[in-house]
Amino acid sequence: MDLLGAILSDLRSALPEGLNLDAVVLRKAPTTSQGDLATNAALVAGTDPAVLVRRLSKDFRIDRASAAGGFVNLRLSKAALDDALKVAADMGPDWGTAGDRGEPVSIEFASAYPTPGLSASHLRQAAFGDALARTLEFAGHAVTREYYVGDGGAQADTLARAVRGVQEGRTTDPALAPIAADAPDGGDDEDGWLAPLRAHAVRGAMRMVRSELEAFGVRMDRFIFERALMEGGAVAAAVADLDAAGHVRDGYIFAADRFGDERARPMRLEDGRWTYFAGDVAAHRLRLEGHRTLIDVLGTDHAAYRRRLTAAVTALSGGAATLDLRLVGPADGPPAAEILETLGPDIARLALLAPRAEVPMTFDMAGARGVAWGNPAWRVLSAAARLGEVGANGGGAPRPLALAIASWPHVARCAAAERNPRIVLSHLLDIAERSIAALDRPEGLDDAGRRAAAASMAAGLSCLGVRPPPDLG
Ligand SMILES: NC(=[NH2+])NCCC[C@H](N)C(=O)O
Repeated sequence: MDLLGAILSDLRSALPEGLNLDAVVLRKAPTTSQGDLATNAALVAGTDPAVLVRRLSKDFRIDRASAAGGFVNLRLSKAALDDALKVAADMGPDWGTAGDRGEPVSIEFASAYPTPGLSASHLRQAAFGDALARTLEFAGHAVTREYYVGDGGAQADTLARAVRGVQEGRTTDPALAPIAADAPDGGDDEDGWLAPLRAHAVRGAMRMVRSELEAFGVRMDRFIFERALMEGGAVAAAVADLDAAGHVRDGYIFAADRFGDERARPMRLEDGRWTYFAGDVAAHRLRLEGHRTLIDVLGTDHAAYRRRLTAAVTALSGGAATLDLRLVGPADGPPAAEILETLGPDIARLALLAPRAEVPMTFDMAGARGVAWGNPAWRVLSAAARLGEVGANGGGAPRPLALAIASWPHVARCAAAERNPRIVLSHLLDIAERSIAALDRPEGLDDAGRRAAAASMAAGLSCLGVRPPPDLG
């Protein structure tokens, strides 16, 4: 039951046809003094707000509509709010889910090079990617979580050489010690030892990465290995596909410039080896089997890579598929293992998701553990815990809280459509604040209101991959 979504589609249908209405929004007003909701529909459509006001005034879900400049403010009817709260309380953590009606999505995230353990930055990408995946699932999409293992190039050789150093006692590295311990010997000749040691080191490193992802609550559906694509013929097949479609020059140069990139991109080096980009072309081609919607969550250091990847997906799919690149800024902080050990996965997720995704962050371990209103993890989790306590008090949900609860299905839909899980976190902070205000009144919050708020909280936490406190329902 998406109350705001339903009102919004009525609004859209009241506007003149043939306009681009993508920018039309219906949002919860920051305070309820001017109405509960506000829309820019008349502004976007360039129509007289009075027309919308007249139409909305006839809607049984709306008590009052008024124009404010070009904006229109609305006040919901008590019956509509009560109804939404009842459904929320009944649905619990499923409040706001959509049945499966979205297209399947393939999302790649957290794809660190094989390395013994993730960095804070990759953990941040994991928090963002997995929360986005869950938010899309909540909105009805089937989601495939993908990890691209860059084991085909120089980094994997470097890893193997580092392990060799530990193996021979030339260096020490506690992170590599367990990998070196059972590494194959392979003899003295690098041509003999490099390949088997590399394979061993990649396996060992990926075991560590997997177990950290698991501890974080991330379950990948598929690991795509660059080397396997290159050596197993998938890269050659992808290049042949592009060639057959007429997008390859001189046998190995992809005409990315035809698809909005600044220049053509080589897929093969002088010495005959495939380029890093060629591996990615094959990986995206694989992901296009069964998906027309691809999302890559990459570090902001990949910004320059955007055009050529997008060009490849357009060319491979004949324009039928889209690639959405979401860039996540670096996190300066201790390794993922230390963050997870100190904070646990739930607080770590909330702390990593709090800053805007593209902005670099300094991970503040002490701040994430702090009991402070300014700590989003504490604010959300402590409010969630309080909502789990059954009280015998009798006050109904105050209007701002009722409104936040009723808006959740629409907020969840917007977060999925905008591919921004931080919208969910903002909503949870809002629910937390308004719930605490309601519970702190002398009359407290009655059980129906408490259950509806708890439902909203539990549903939002599930989108972020944060486990609810035990009693939240
Ligand atoms: N399909 C891709 N190229 N994914 C990005 C890989 C990111 C790279 N391995 C890193 O650690 O930064």
